[in-house]
Amino acid sequence: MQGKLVLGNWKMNGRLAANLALLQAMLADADINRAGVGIAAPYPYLAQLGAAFAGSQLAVAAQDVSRYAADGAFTGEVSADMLADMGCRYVLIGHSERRQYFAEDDACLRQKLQAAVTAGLVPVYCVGETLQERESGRFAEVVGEQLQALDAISGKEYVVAYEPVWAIGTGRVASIEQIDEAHRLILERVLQCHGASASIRVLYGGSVKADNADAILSLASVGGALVGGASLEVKGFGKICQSAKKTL
Ligand SMILES: O=C(CO)COP(=O)(O)O
Repeated sequence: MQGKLVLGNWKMNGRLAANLALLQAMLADADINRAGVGIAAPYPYLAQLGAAFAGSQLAVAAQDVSRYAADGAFTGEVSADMLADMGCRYVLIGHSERRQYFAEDDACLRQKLQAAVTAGLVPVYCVGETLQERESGRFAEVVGEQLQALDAISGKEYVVAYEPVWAIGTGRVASIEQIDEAHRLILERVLQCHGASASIRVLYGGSVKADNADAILSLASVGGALVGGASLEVKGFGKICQSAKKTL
């Protein structure tokens, strides 16, 4: 069985000097510096990550990608080919912050998924319901609809991240039962869509911290973690990576 994957999502944080100190500390930590761990950094810092991680097994990830695949007149956009050229292995697609603040819809996310796979990147497709959707009992329907965009790619390696919107940056983590239920549902839908041949992991994201990582990552339905705030400091991130390592 493939090991669990831990991806840090720095979101819109970081500066060259602070990144350097953090990356050096990560490289010096044996729980972090190994295969199955990566960092999704803002575009301007991808080259810095690539240089820092050269010769290590740590993966470089981007937080977004253009829906437009071909080079051309798309001012401000960054293509999937460019990310591959920069040494990225993973790219986050459809993070709830992108859906919410940048109105990314199903059609846009399908294009991004296609562009990523065509460029040889592994998409990390993010899904998750809002608090209102959960409280009105629409969780399975909403997540099921979001997963339909995966029809755009076929039989390739990809990652799904289940991030309930109400658990992101709030300190309010979903219960172990809620996480397991959601992950089983996603795995079932993915299997229906792409069959057993697909190599899929479902990561959990939303207030993953040093003190809850063991419980979350020990679930068989959880293929890893997508970590926001806790990936900005080495101690907590190291502990989360250690929890993932225990499951190897
Ligand atoms: O959005 C997230 C990762 O993509 C989760 O963020 P937090 O871990 O800060 O809740």
